[in-house]
Amino acid sequence: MSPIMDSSSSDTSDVLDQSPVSTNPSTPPATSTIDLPKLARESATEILPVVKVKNICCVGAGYVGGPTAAVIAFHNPNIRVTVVDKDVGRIRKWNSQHPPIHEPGLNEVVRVARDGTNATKVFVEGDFTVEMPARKQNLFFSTDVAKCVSEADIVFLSVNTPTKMTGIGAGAATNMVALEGATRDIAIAAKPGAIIVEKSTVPCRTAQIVRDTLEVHRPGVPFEILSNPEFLAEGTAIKDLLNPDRILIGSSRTKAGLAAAASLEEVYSAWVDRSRIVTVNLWSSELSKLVANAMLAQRISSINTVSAICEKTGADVDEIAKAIGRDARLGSKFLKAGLGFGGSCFKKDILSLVYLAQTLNLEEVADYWMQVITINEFQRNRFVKRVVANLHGTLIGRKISILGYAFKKDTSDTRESPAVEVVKSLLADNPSEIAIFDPRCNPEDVKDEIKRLFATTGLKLLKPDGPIEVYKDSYEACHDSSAVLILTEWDQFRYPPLKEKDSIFHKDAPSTVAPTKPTLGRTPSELDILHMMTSSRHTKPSSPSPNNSTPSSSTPQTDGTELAPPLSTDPLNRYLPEPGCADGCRDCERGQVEEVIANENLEWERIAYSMRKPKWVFDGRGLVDVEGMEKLGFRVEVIGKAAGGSRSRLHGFDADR
Ligand SMILES: NC(=O)c1ccc[n+]([C@@H]2O[C@H](COP(=O)([O-])OP(=O)(O)OC[C@H]3O[C@@H](n4cnc5c(N)ncnc54)[C@H](O)[C@@H]3O)[C@@H](O)[C@H]2O)c1
Ligand SMILES: O=c1ccn([C@@H]2O[C@H](COP(=O)(O)OP(=O)(O)O[C@H]3O[C@H](CO)[C@@H](O)[C@H](O)[C@H]3O)[C@@H](O)[C@H]2O)c(=O)[nH]1
Repeated sequence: MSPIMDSSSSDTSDVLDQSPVSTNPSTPPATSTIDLPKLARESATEILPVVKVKNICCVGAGYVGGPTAAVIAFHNPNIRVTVVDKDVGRIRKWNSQHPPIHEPGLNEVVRVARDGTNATKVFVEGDFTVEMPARKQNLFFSTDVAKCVSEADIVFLSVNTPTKMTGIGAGAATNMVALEGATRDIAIAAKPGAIIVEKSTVPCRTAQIVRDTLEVHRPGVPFEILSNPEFLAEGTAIKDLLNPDRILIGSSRTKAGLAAAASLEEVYSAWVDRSRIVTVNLWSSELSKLVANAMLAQRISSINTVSAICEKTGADVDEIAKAIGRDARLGSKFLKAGLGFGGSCFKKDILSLVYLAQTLNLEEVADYWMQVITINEFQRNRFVKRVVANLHGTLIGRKISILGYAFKKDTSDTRESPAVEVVKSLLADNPSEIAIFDPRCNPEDVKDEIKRLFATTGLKLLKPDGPIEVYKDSYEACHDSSAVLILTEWDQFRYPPLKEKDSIFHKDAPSTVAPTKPTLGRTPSELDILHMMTSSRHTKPSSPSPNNSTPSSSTPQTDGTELAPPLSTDPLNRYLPEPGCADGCRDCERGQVEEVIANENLEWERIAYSMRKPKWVFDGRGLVDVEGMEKLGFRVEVIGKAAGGSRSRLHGFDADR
């Protein structure tokens, strides 16, 4: 029986007050000062038993659907989780050795849940032998949308909701085509009583559209709709999903709505403490997501306005961020000045908020939020102007190198990347070459994207016809260059370099659920095991791994040196074999040596050696120490620091004025 399919499931009388949630879009839902989370749990469990969810289907196998489903499956071994997508290529990748997106920790989580594991015994140094049971696979990827939806107790809607580009509301409103299409497919296939969860970011009151669509296709069939927006950030998706600040669940305030919310809460409570699960009404939940993104982006624009002041006064934006971030009311996060925010979310979600305000005739509110985007564009333009001004106003005959093409570190996502806009602006000044390197973006994918982005212009921009070349080697990209531009905050580009990063499955931050057993007890949690697997310092495998695919010996390099062998990916011999890849898989072609190179810190000394004088570095992400770099022979300009590097401090010279 599905979670709300008992005798009272069709009872929609309001358990909190006598005013049911309005179905009229122009009437706001009733507000309440009642402790909704508490009541939701109590009422739901009193009136409708929360039936154990056995089958979840996630529609949309993208940056959100894939990782979210993987973590739900990882922590709920008894729930069958299937991610469906109509994009055959994407599903094929999820079923291969290379998930279609790069996220630290994703492969480990996917391998455990998608492939299942061996039972293993391991000796933990200084402790004892831990026995780890085998587990069956419970994460699946499929293109059979109708079949997988029809079997699910809970269906997540995790499809794309970009900005509408034509027609009424173009450039601001949300394009609902994918969401509507997926909702229609779900409406036709879902079993009666299924819970439909909006995971996608949607305009406020979208649940009403979902409800109407269900009613059109399946009149009279009971379905409950929840809003459960996702707050993960790319590059830290797995860390964020494993340790969420909060899980937000919006539901209608009926018995059935509250029971559905409680069913979803059960799924999350496998690893998230219930105190972190916030339940609100549907419209608050939908709107909270837009507001959270708008306010995060607003902080970035705020600090970026300060960076412009710093460059002209000699104040240092990082010092200011440090100083103000100590104020507990302000907090230290999202105060890193840079090239401005990119990515598929911030701009489109602010635009969605702006559009909402406009449609509500709140022009001042719309203008206020629009300014966050205006400042973002101002910041990017300022940076390019600074580059061109320092190169005496012309790029003709010069090679300009770009380090970082992804919109932020630790992801290969290039959607709305600041780098794309910078490249467009640089092109206008006719450099002889724009050389692009990103440690995680496959050069062929970047080239494909550039072709697509400029397709309408008819211009051939890629070498040999045009000035753009994409490199898989950072040193080649910077060779003979007049200026290196750091556009993505990859740690690999820092100077001085960072020390080693911690495992994201670190045992000190294993889960938000209070541990009921010792962290390394005889029945360790899945997270304990992943921590052990990813930190070989703590573990010693009981026997050599038959399935370990990483090379065990060092790799000879063309310059005669040897790369150290990569750390074993399966020190506990737990993984089962991965599925094979299709012929011509680009990621296989990239190979393991390139994987090692992608993780290596840049040797700035080597770059200095091969650049053209005066060896300009324009740091758009505040990653390098100016004086240290100057000692290597570079001339450095950093966002938010006085123009002219340490020269300005010595001579009062300001190149930007
Ligand atoms: N990317 C993020 O970091 C992030 C974080 C939080 C929330 N969100 C929100 O989550 C949603 C999804 O974002 P994303 O980045 O994962 O998008 P995405 O484009 O990476 O993935 C969406 C997937 O949905 C598939 N799809 C579309 N219509 C379909 C249908 N009818 N049936 C089956 N599959 C269909 C597409 O083929 C695509 O693979 C958006 O609303 C976004 O705003 C994104
Ligand atoms: O102090 C900062 C922090 C971020 N950025 C930039 O801002 C952009 C967005 O970064 P981030 O928010 O970390 O990544 P997203 O994946 O876009 O995540 C945002 O958008 C998601 C999609 O809605 C939300 O789920 C997340 O909570 C929200 O952080 C990137 O270009 C960053 O380089 C800065 O310039 N300075």
